[in-house]
Amino acid sequence: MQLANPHIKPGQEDVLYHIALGTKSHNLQYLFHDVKFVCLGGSPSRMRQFAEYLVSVLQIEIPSGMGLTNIASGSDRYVLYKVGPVLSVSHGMGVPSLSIIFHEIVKLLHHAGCSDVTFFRLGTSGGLGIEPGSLVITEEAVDGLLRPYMELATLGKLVQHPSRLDPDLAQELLSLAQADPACQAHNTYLAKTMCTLDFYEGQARLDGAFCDYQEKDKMTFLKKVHESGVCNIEMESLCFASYCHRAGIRGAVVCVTLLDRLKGDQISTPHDTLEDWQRRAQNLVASYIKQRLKRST
Ligand SMILES: O=P(O)(O)O[C@@H]1C[C@H](O)[C@@H](CO)O1
Ligand SMILES: O=c1cc[nH]c(=O)[nH]1
Repeated sequence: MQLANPHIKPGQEDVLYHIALGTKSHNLQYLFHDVKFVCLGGSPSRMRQFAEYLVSVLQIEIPSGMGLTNIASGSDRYVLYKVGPVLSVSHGMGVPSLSIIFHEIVKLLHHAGCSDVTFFRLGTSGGLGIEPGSLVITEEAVDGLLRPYMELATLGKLVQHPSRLDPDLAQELLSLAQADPACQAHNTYLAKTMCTLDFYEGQARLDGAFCDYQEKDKMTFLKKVHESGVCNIEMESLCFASYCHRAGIRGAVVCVTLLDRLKGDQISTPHDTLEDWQRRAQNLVASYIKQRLKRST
C-alpha cells in the first residue's frame, strides 16, 4: 500500500490520532501485516456485529477468554476490529467522518506493509423505485448535483476527485448475489448511488426541522434523480469511491435500502426487520471474502 504523500517519510513518527495508534507507540507491521480486506460501515455496533459474524463464517480462532477487542478503544471516535485478514471499522455518518478514518486506515496499512487490500462499505440507504430491503451495489457514486466526483475545498480552491469504483469487483459481487440462495429472498441491483451532504434537505425530505419546498418539488427532483440511473441515496459513497480511486484500491459499496423514497420519508419499519436487512449486505460481503480466501489457499 503506497501513500501518495511525499510528506510522510519512513522512520518519522506518524500518529493515527482518531484510532489511537501510531508508528512509535505500536508495532503496526506485527499487528496488521496480514490484512487483505477492510470493511467500513457507519455504526459501531453494526461493525462489531459484523466482526462477530466473520469469526464464525471464516472460522477464526479467538484465544479463549479474549473475545473481540476494539483496537481503537484508546479513542472514542471509531471502532476497529481485526478478524484474521479482515478489518471491520466504523466510519460514522457523512463524508467528513468517513474521510478521516479512510486517511488513517490507508496510512495504517502502508505502515504495516500490506499489499493487495480490498475495501468495502457496508451501508444503509434510501431506495428509489425499488422494494425496501433490496441491496444496491454501487456502479458509480454521484454527488447531490449528479456529478461523478467529490469536490473538496483544498487551499482555498475546489478540487474535483473522480469517484470511480472497480467495475469487476461490483460485477463479481452481483454474480455472487445472483448465485447465492441466501440472497434470492431479496433483489440485488447494480446502479448509481447518490451521495448527499445531509439526510433531510440534502435528500429532498419533507420531515426535517426546516423545509423551503413542497411535495411536488421533492417528487420532481427524486424522479429526475431516478431517471438518471440512481437507485439509492446515502451519505458516504462519493468519498469512499474517490479515495479508493486515488489510492489505487479495489473498492465496492453495498447498501441495503430501508425505504422507497418515491413513497415516503420516514423509516418506520420495525427495528428487528431493519437489522435483518442490514445483515444482507454483511452476508454478501462475508461470502465474497470467504470465497476469495478459499481461492488464495
Ligand atoms: O453506514 P450507514 O448506514 O450509517 O449510512 C447511511 C448514511 C448515513 O451515514 C446514515 C443516515 O442514517 O445511514
Ligand atoms: O434514506 C436514507 C436511509 C438511510 N441512509 C440515508 O442516507 N438515507
